[in-house]
Amino acid sequence: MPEAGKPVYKRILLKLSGEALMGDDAYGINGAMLAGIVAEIRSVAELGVEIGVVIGGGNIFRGMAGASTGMDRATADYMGMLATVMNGMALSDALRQAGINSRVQSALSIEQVVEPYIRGKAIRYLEEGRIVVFAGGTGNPFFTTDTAAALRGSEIGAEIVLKATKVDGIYTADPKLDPQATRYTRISFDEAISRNLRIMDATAFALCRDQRLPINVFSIFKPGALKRVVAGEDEGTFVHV
Ligand SMILES: Nc1ncnc2c1ncn2[C@@H]1O[C@H](COP(=O)(O)OP(=O)(O)OP(=O)(O)O)[C@@H](O)[C@H]1O
Ligand SMILES: O=c1ccn([C@@H]2O[C@H](COP(=O)(O)O)[C@@H](O)[C@H]2O)c(=O)[nH]1
Repeated sequence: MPEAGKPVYKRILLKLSGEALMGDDAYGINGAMLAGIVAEIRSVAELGVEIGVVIGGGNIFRGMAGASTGMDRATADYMGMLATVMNGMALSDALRQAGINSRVQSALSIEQVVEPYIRGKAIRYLEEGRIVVFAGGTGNPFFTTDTAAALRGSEIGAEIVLKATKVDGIYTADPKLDPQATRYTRISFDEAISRNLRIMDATAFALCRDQRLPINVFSIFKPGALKRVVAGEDEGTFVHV
């Protein structure tokens, strides 16, 4: 039984929705939303939890959207990855303004702007108590930042991937399209994959399953939810082997 309010994880990989950064805006980064996310991250960093963050790009550009207008898919995906670099820089700057030490590492090489991803260095930063923001997704087209979260989470030895998104867990169907959908408290990887639940792509689910790395999906809009997940409380949906 976890002690109330105490973290049950020493190192986590937080996947932050790019689209959530828009807040109520139609596009881009909403300052108030970003400040709110920083406050949530701070509440967990203060507990001594080591935090790696993978950030999405859906508030700026998604490869699929570009491809649907006739753009070459790989080109569009690289644009999406660049969008995640901008989000990563904005998050790191907001953390700095709040007095929290962070580093951005990018899977795409843009060395004038951010450090390249170097696993050993990232782990050292985490051990030093810095937050590491992993930008640029996996660095490869045809993937998503959910898969990047599964990948980086596995590489840094995180004990769990926390997907902070716009819905409060995994439902039997997309709750934005089906009002009858009901939320799972817990679900196995095999069931999530076989039911084709589109909250995350199957590649991300499969990698976490194979690495025995659990996932907790929760709402980034719910104050205190991140801290409750880290304290091992029931929040959102827990995905297990
Ligand atoms: N079975 C499901 N349960 C819950 N949400 C689902 C399900 N199927 C689809 N969704 C949708 O998935 C969305 C979250 O995934 P999406 O890829 O859009 O966002 P994200 O990964 O949080 O953000 P971004 O891609 O911008 O980084 C939810 O807003 C929800 O509408
Ligand atoms: O490894 C990756 C990660 C992302 N992309 C592209 O970036 C956008 C934004 O990422 P989201 O996961 O949708 O937030 C995505 O739509 C892809 O186009 C990628 O190619 N490879």
